[in-house]
Amino acid sequence: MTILFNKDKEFDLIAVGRACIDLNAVEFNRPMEETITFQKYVGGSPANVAIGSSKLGLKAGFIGKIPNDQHGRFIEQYMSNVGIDTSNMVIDNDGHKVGLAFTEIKSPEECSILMYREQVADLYLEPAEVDEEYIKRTKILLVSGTALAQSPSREALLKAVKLAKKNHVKVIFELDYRPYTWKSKEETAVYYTQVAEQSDVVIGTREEFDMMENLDHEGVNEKTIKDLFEHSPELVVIKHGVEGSFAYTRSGETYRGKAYKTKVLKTFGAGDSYASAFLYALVSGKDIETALKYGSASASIVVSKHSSSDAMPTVEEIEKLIKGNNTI
Ligand SMILES: Nc1ncnc2c1ncn2[C@@H]1O[C@H](COP(=O)(O)OP(=O)(O)O)[C@@H](O)[C@H]1O
Ligand SMILES: O=C(O)C[C@@H](O)[C@H](O)C(=O)COP(=O)(O)O
Repeated sequence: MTILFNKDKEFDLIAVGRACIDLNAVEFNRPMEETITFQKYVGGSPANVAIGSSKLGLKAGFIGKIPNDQHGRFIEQYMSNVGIDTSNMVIDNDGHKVGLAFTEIKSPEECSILMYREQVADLYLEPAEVDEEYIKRTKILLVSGTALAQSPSREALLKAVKLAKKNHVKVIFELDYRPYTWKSKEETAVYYTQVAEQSDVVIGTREEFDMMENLDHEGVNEKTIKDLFEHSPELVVIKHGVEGSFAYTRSGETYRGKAYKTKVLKTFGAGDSYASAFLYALVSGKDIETALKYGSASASIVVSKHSSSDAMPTVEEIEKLIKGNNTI
């Protein structure tokens, strides 16, 4: 089964949300307390997905707010250099800062992220800075759940979703739950549910869907999809880490994507690389089963490398891995 996109739109994907900086431990296999050197990359989940999609050949754009400083300019230049349209990236002139994600790589299985997200520019995107004329030009609007954590970015995102629906743009909601900035589980569940119910495709890990459902135990996929299919979604993707992922369609099909064996360096970056290749495949007209393979293969490549954004693979690398059929 394939998902139909509006072919008349000029952009394949416009992502909305944060474009930040990842500082990844250079001396890995040790705790952050003992890490002296960090390498800088562009980061932020929706920026990573835009970068991954652009590297795969999609025409991508970005809506988000970046600081008016060296970090903001670094992000804009990097994204522009990989082919992303940055015309709707807004410069913050109120002194807000870039979000930083320090990553700790203790072992391939034990990684953590320490985020500095106080007063970050991305959460100050105003609804007035979201332009309908831009949104109507894309097949996909990719929205990240973290942008819902605080006003005015929350309202900017809700406006973007509304405009996408009005203009027949598919809304893809990447739950992308990060504990930072959210005030309570109840608040998270309210906004996550609101946007998920309006989206065409919802992608997240089982744990993220548990946040959306405000559960204090692991939820059941069948219950999650039953609830969502009473609203707008036509496709729901639930990821289960190294155990792979499931795609459920409103018409009742279930597909399973298996993870590919690899030499894991770190676990982060899996979700963003998965989303970019999964969406690349869907928008290129491939069926859902094939799209799951693209997502899983892309994730397996990125977890074997040092960064999330710079390590995003090419179509050739992904297809070679799929051909090898070395699944877990
Ligand atoms: N250790 C691993 N080795 C190979 N592939 C992996 C590994 N961990 C995750 N993946 C792939 O990445 C996908 C997304 O990973 P997951 O951990 O569920 O998402 P997130 O990074 O958003 O938490 C999985 O469905 C799987 O295909
Ligand atoms: O999203 C962030 O702000 C941090 C990311 O840039 C970081 O690379 C990361 O956590 C990737 O996460 P994942 O792809 O969801 O595993």
